[in-house]
Amino acid sequence: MTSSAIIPYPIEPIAALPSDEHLAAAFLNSMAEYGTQLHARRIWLACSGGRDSLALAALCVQLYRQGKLSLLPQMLHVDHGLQADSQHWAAHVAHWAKAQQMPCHILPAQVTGSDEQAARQARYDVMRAYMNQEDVLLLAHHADDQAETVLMRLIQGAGVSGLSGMQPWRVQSQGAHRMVLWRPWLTIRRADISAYARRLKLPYIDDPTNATGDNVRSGLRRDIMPVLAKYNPNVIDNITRSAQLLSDADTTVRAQAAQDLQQTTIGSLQQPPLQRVLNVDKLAKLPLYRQRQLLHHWLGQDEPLPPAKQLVDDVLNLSQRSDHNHQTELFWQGRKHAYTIRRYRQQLYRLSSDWLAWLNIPITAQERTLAHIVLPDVSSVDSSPLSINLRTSEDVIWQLQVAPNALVRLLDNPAGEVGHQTALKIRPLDRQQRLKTALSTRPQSGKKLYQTLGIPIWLRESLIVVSMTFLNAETVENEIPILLLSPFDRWILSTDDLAMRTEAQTLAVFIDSHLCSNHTR
Ligand SMILES: Nc1ncnc2c1ncn2[C@@H]1O[C@H](COP(=O)(O)OP(=O)(O)OP(=O)(O)O)[C@@H](O)[C@H]1O
Repeated sequence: MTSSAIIPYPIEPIAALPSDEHLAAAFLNSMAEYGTQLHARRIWLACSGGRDSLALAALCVQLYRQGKLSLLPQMLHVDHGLQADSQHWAAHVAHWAKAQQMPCHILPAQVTGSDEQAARQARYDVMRAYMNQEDVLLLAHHADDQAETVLMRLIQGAGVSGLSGMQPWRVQSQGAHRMVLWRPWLTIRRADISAYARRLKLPYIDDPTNATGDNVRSGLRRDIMPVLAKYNPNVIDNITRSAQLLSDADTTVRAQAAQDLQQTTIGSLQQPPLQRVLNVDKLAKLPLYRQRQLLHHWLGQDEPLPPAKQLVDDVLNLSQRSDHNHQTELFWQGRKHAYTIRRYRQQLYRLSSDWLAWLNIPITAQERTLAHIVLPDVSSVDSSPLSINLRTSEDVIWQLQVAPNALVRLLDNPAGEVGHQTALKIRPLDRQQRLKTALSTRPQSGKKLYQTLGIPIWLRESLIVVSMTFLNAETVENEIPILLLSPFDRWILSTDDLAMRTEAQTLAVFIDSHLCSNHTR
């Protein structure tokens, strides 16, 4: 087995040596391009100790000493602990940084799994955790890396976004924590970096698996690139240029899809990713290629990786069906969540599995006197709303809120008395129960209401009837339904009791329900 070795140059300060104009220009141009975003942000440099990232660190030291960089980035080296010598490499990097008077932090990482992807993931996690929110991380990726990335994605069948390769400036978030990846050298050839490293006699760590490893990337580097170069010696620069062109195209496509999404989405785009809904009629009006792009983006919202093309095609088919079969379910296991895609009437739903599990939690009937929202002093500014939990899980709470003052405005009674007399009854809608919405002329059974109100099958156990009831009633009808609620909608109900109709409808206005979710976006 081959192992890494340090190129045997002594560790010496490099600040006074001549820098490389080409490499410096690429760095400074990129710095100018992202100048606004870089303003007042702390910059770190990810250094493996390998040739490329050590060369980038060296260039930063030189530009800083020349006064072209106002602050010297701090170096971060992650010790994956995967190789016997890794501590030795970490010490070497720290030693080199010290000789350049460059701050350096060695971060140990726990890698679960043995592949390159697991190491990369652990590396980013540990660096992100060490950095502050919105800090910038400099990476030494270059044009040859970019060409390999694009080729790798091409043979995996990527779309415009994947084929645009690595981005020079990319916000990366994990939960609420965000950092920016900055790659100023994406147009620089590996050979130029090597020449610079040789000129400076940089004692970098040479990892032979970069060239001989048996993963796809090193295979492409070793076997394919030289063959392609025979057909066109500029292959690396050309692939890099294609990636840039595709990156612009990707931005255009995304902007179009975002606009289409805004116009076809039902409900808020801002809500947590529990349920996302599309209007099928509006979708169908778009040209087919925009429908596909839109579905690609709609499905992939809240996820780091896009859905497979097959799924997009299947969802498109589902949207085009003209029968009344509402049973079809499509599944997608995203990176963060699993989803079910369903259609009900002219709407497409993307339902997260957590959401579907939540919808299965039974709702228990309850009764609450309104006393405490009118007592002790209803006019006091800090009377808080009465909150009633309707359905609760670890992630999602559905809550009913009755605004203060509700009753006082309603009934011409002293506040305290009203509160003691009046209660809210909350129950799941019974299929046989007959209710009249404010808009309909006749009462309808619960079963019929599903149809009239267009409630999809999976939401039917989540309909709640809120009634007003009088605890000491003698003459009036003792339970007046005032509101029908689903997690996303509310319908004011109407009563035949003329005396109570206005009061009931006014009380309904003061009652609202909402979902609180700590589901990560
Ligand atoms: N152990 C590490 N600690 C800190 N940063 C790293 C580490 N490994 C890689 N990086 C950063 O990620 C970039 C890309 O990683 P990649 O594995 O392609 O590079 P490498 O071949 O290991 O090293 P180099 O790019 O330094 O020659 C590096 O240029 C470097 O900026």
